[in-house]
Amino acid sequence: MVKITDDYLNNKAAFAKANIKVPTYDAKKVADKTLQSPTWVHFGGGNLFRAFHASIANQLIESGKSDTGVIVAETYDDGVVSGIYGKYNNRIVRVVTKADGSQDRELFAPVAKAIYAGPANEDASGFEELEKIFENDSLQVVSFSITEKGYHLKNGDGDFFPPVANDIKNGPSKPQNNMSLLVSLMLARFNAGKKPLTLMSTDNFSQNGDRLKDSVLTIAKAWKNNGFVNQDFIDYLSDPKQVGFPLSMIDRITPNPSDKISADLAKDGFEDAEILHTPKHTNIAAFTNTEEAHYLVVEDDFPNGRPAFEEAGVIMTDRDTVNAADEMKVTTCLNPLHTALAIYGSILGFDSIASEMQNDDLVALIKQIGYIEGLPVVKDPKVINPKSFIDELVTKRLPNPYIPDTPQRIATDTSQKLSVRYGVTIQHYVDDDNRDPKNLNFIPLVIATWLRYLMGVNDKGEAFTPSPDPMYDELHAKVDGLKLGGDNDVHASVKDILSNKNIFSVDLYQVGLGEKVEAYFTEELKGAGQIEKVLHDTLASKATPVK
Ligand SMILES: NC(=O)c1ccc[n+]([C@@H]2O[C@H](COP(=O)([O-])OP(=O)(O)OC[C@H]3O[C@@H](n4cnc5c(N)ncnc54)[C@H](O)[C@@H]3O)[C@@H](O)[C@H]2O)c1
Ligand SMILES: O=P(O)(O)OC[C@@H](O)[C@@H](O)[C@H](O)[C@H](O)CO
Repeated sequence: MVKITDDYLNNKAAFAKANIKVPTYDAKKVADKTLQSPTWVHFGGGNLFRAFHASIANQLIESGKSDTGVIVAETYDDGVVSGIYGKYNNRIVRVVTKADGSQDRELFAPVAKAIYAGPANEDASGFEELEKIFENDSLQVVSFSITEKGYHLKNGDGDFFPPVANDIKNGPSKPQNNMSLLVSLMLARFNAGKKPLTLMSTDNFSQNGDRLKDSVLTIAKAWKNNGFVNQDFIDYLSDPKQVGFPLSMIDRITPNPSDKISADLAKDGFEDAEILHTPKHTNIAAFTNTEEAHYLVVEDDFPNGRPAFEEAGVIMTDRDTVNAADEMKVTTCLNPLHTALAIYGSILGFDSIASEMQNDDLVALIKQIGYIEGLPVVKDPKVINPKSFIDELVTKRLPNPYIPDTPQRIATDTSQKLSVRYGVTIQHYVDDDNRDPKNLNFIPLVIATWLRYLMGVNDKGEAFTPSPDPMYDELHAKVDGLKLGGDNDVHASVKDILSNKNIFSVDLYQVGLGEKVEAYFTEELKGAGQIEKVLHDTLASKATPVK
């Protein structure tokens, strides 16, 4: 048996018995150097970070390109820090699940420390520790994978969320919201001598760096209006030579830790295979499971220098290229297909993405969304060919039965993702004189099926548990009164949802799609089994052959 905290340098054989490759570097030395001269802080130490960013840091240390690792900061889920990083000496076992059923297992130890810096009025120690780190000359990059909702400051009515409003009123000393906490840390860096830095979002939405910059500046400007900071600080944050906000595209399907992989590891003698489900809904373990394919494309915008990311396979390029790569992945060629499978899979009772890929109609649906509706309006990023990207996704990645991904994971926070997943493509149809959004069929069908999903009733007519979503209760209340097979006033129930620009980034009625979505939804409400039937019939009548 081997524990993740065992001495891997002197006990390599025990790890080898569990088929786990170990680092050749001394984790303690790397941690000491990192804490002395920090270069990289990462906010949101969830599964993507553990599978992807940590692997980049690990490769750079292994290859001698860097002698420092990463400091993890958590502002949301204290369970992640105490239950995982603290418990397992900040180590990670990454399992790559390959299409032939084999697994590559590797121990990573580049994380020097994980710091919980939640609302500072509860316990300010983490915040103060991060302030010291941010004051350091050596700090080059702060990266983020904090989910889409981590950047949001306002609710659907355009009002600041209460913690943000409190932070704006109370100033930088005791931030509660994670974005205000970040601005407070930037203020510490500014006050320490206006030191340059890059804030790099690696979350799944278009122009993620711009969104991060917008949230940071919104807080900073509100503090200026309330007299807490001066114009110099706003100028510092706004000056690209001082603070970089690069765009990025990140792609690696990283499911929540799976019971199957946990059992495989335990069978091979790995003692720390249990999975933690935190009260805040993070599913995390000493191990993380991920796929083989991966892409990270980053705008090269690092005013204080950066780790040699390109040596670990990261594509470092210009802004337009990243923007095109990101739109290609997030709005057209991957995430819209994923979200369609998430909604359909949840309501049809699937528990794995790979099994959905055995269903001809679901495969046909995502091909229509990807190849027919999305691809024609996507800009070619050149560094990755969009058609080849969808081909690889549909023929290799999604059907891989060893990737333990579930529609329920991907359905998490759907309300926060629809504007990016479908809104951008709809907008391209609006903007192009030669196209008409009314000609879209399958994107509106998925939106209609999401309305059915919001009822919390599956295709058999039975209640099911939808995935966590910050808007679920509010949206569910609007469709809760609708009955399968009943005489429903669909328009009255859904008009506020379909016209909500916060959800879709467009008013679906204004672009001519609201009525179409309502019509599909009305058909789906006719009774049990209608989700499958409407999909099948729509494919039969509206699908375009895919070449
Ligand atoms: N998992 C993937 O396949 C994948 C691939 C590409 C990009 N991403 C991006 O990475 C994000 C995280 O994915 P993951 O697999 O690590 O998820 P995860 O659930 O494993 O971890 C989420 C992390 O974000 C933090 N977080 C959640 N809500 C927050 C909030 N409101 N404010 C601050 N921090 C918050 C959590 O504490 C946790 O550290 C995704 O939302 C997506 O934008 C994920
Ligand atoms: O991570 P989210 O929540 O934005 O979206 C869920 C999945 O579609 C996503 O995590 C994919 O697995 C990922 O985008 C693949 O690179």
